[in-house]
Parts: sequence; structure tokens; C-alpha cells
Amino acid sequence: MKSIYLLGGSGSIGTQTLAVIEQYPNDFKLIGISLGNRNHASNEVIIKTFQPEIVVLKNDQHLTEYQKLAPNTRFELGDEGLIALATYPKPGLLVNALMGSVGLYPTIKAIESGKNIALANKETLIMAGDLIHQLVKKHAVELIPIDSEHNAILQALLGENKQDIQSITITASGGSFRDLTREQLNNVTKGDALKHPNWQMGAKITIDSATMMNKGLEVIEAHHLFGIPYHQIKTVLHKESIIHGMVTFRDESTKAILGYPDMRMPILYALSYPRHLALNIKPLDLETIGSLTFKPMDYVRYPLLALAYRVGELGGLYPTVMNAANEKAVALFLNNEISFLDIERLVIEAVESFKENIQEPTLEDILNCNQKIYEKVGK
Ligand SMILES: NC(=O)C1=CN([C@@H]2O[C@H](COP(=O)(O)OP(=O)(O)OC[C@H]3O[C@@H](n4cnc5c(N)ncnc54)[C@H](OP(=O)(O)O)[C@@H]3O)[C@@H](O)[C@H]2O)C=CC1
Ligand SMILES: CC(=O)[C@@H](O)[C@H](O)COP(=O)(O)O
Ligand SMILES: [Mn+2]
Repeated sequence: MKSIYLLGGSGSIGTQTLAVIEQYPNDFKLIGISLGNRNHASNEVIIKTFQPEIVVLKNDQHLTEYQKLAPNTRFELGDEGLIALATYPKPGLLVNALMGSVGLYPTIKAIESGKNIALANKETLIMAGDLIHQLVKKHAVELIPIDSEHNAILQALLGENKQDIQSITITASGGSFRDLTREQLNNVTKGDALKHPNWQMGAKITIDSATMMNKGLEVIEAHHLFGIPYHQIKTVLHKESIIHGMVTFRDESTKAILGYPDMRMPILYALSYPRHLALNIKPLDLETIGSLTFKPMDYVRYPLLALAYRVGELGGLYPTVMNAANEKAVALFLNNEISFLDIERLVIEAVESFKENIQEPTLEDILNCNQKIYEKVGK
């Protein structure tokens, strides 16, 4: 029985992780969970059903009601609560399904407390990939990506020798505006942007997918997860999202991992790694799919992807600047304060005007930079 801790249990990845855990009551036990504010009724069901040892809430709004549902549960609040969960003194696997830069510090504390990590929160690696890499080594824990492309590449790399890799390829759906020109992007709405063609995801990543920032973040994420130089990390437009990731070896043979766009698959693999357990979903039917299509990535149409490669190469605090500017710009867009194209304008401006790089930043440098940029962007 594997003990599971879940940060961000009320979100898209969080609720799908709970669905996977429920399917395997003899393999996984939920020990701790953090829940947000978005759905009180659903929080009640989760607390009552799983009776976790520790529950972290954003605030005390419904605390007494929740306490009645789980009298033996320890309840904690806010950012300190996230750390209490990450450092809970029992081993296990921590699934980080928080959205945004808030995910970094709890990941670090969980690694320091010896927990294995199943990481959906890609922002952690964008901001502090080098530090995380060092800590994972020092504390001898596993870091397993949940992000679908990286989870696929992890599978394709099993049993392979790193020296044999020629390149890795991350597929991109193109997002909600993939059929529009840049001119047409002037008139798009938030409602349109939130309609991803293939995946049901939280609002922030759905917007990142529409701007192609998501692919940019994923390129940097892949660099840190697999230790592959940027020039060996490729992206390709693949509108079906059936192939998630590929590895090409130096003899040109290529391994690809396929599956319908359903995050329960990479989530279960991260929980059961390196085993594949059965999952009760629609079987992959290539005869019905018929054909898969690919188009070269267009860096003029998607300038944030080009920026991400540059920022990744620059290193230091640059990825944190790009990530913080993007997180703030997307929040402003979702709050109807800026237009869709303002997102990329604000991110590019933040990176271009940044002059205080530190090549090997400490955690404190990273957190300070993140906060400073977040506060500045859009002012
Ligand atoms: N959704 C997907 O299919 C995929 C997501 N990812 C990555 O996984 C991560 C999570 O994405 P997703 O599930 O879509 O996001 P959601 O917005 O659906 O969920 C995020 C979760 O984090 C919580 N949260 C957000 N901010 C805070 C905070 N300050 N303090 C405490 N809790 C907080 C939310 O609480 P609340 O309920 O209050 O909102 C919610 O539980 C992101 O990094 C994303 O890029 C990667 C691949 C696929
Ligand atoms: C499900 C997942 O991993 C997302 O990160 C996905 O990749 C988003 O789709 P895009 O290919 O449109 O970015
Ligand atoms: Mn992805």
C-alpha cells in the first residue's frame, strides 16, 4: 500500500488523481490533501470519503463543518498548512497538483522530508530546476512527471542509454486558437480561449496552451527532467494529441507513446511507476482514429515558445521572470483586465527589461524575483 499526499486536490489534476486512487483502494491510500475554495460541496465529499490524516484548507471558512465530517483528521490552513502536509512525518509519494509558483516551496520541503514526488506543477521546475535536481539527488527521492508529454518521454526512455539519444519531441495541440491568424487574435474572448480542443484542464494551463507558453514551459521542464540540451528538444504541432512524446535515438529509430488525451493515464503511471496498472478507460482504437497529422512549429505565430528556448538557454533567474510575468498576465486576462495578445506583450516586455540576472540563484533569490516580477507586471 502506497501512501499518497495530494497538493491541489480540488483542481483538474487533483480530482483526477482522487478518481485514480479510488479505483485502487488496495494499492493507494490518501494520507493528506490540500483543498481550495472552488467547490464546498465537493470538498465535503472528499473529506468524508477519504478521511485523510491531514487536510489543508486555504482558510477557515468552512473549517468547523469539515471537522465534523472527519473528527480524527488534523486540519491546517494556508501556506503554512501546505508545508505541514509536505513535511508530514510519514514516507510516501507527494502529488503536486497546485497551479503556479506557489507549488515550488512545498515541493522543496517534501523532497527534504524524503518524499517521492509526482509532479504536475511544472512551474516548480521552470523556476528552480537546478535546485530541485540537486535536492532529488541529495535526498535520493524519485521525481516522476505527470505532465503528459514528459510522462510519455519517461516511459520511452526506460532501459535506454542517455548517450544514444538524438532528440526528444514534445507534441503540441496548437491550443484553442490554432486555426486563427495573429490578426484574428485581436478579437478573441476569454470564453473562446478557455475552450481547449482536446483536454479538460484548469484555466491557467488552458490559456498557456492557447499562447503556446505551455509548450515553452514544457521545453524547460524537459531540459531539467531528462538533462537534455535545448537544441535536442523539439516540438511539433500534432492536433490530435494522440502521440504525447517521442524519443529519437542516434540510429534514427523513434519510440512514441500514444493514448487518448486523458490525464488519468499519466497520473496512474506516476502513482504506480514503473508498473502499468489497468485503467478503466476507452481502449485506444487506431482504426477509428485513422490518421495522425503533424505540422512544423511556427515560431512567428507563437513568439512565447521562441522566448522560452532563449530564456532556458540564458538560465539563472530568466525562467523565473518569464514564468512570473506569464502567471500574472494570465491572471489579469482571466480577470478581464487585459486582452489575449497583451499576455505575450507583457511577458516579452518583462524578460526584455530584466537586467538583474544571477546565474546560480539561491531559493531565496528565486522566490524574491518571482514576487517582484509578479507585483510589477501589468502596473
Ligand atoms: N489540468 C491538466 O490536465 C494538466 C495540468 N498540468 C499542470 O498541473 C498544475 C495544476 O493544473 P490544474 O489542475 O489544471 O489547475 P487547477 O487550477 O484546476 O487546480 C489547481 C489547484 O491548486 C489550488 N491552488 C491554486 N493556488 C493556490 C494557493 N495559492 N494555495 C493553495 N492552493 C492553491 C487550487 O485551489 P482552488 O480550488 O481554490 O482553485 C486547485 O486545487 C499546473 O501546474 C498545470 O500546468 C500539467 C499537465 C496537464
Ligand atoms: C495534458 C497536458 O499535458 C497539457 O500540458 C497539454 O499538453 C496541453 O495541450 P497543448 O498541447 O495544447 O499545450
Ligand atoms: Mn503537457
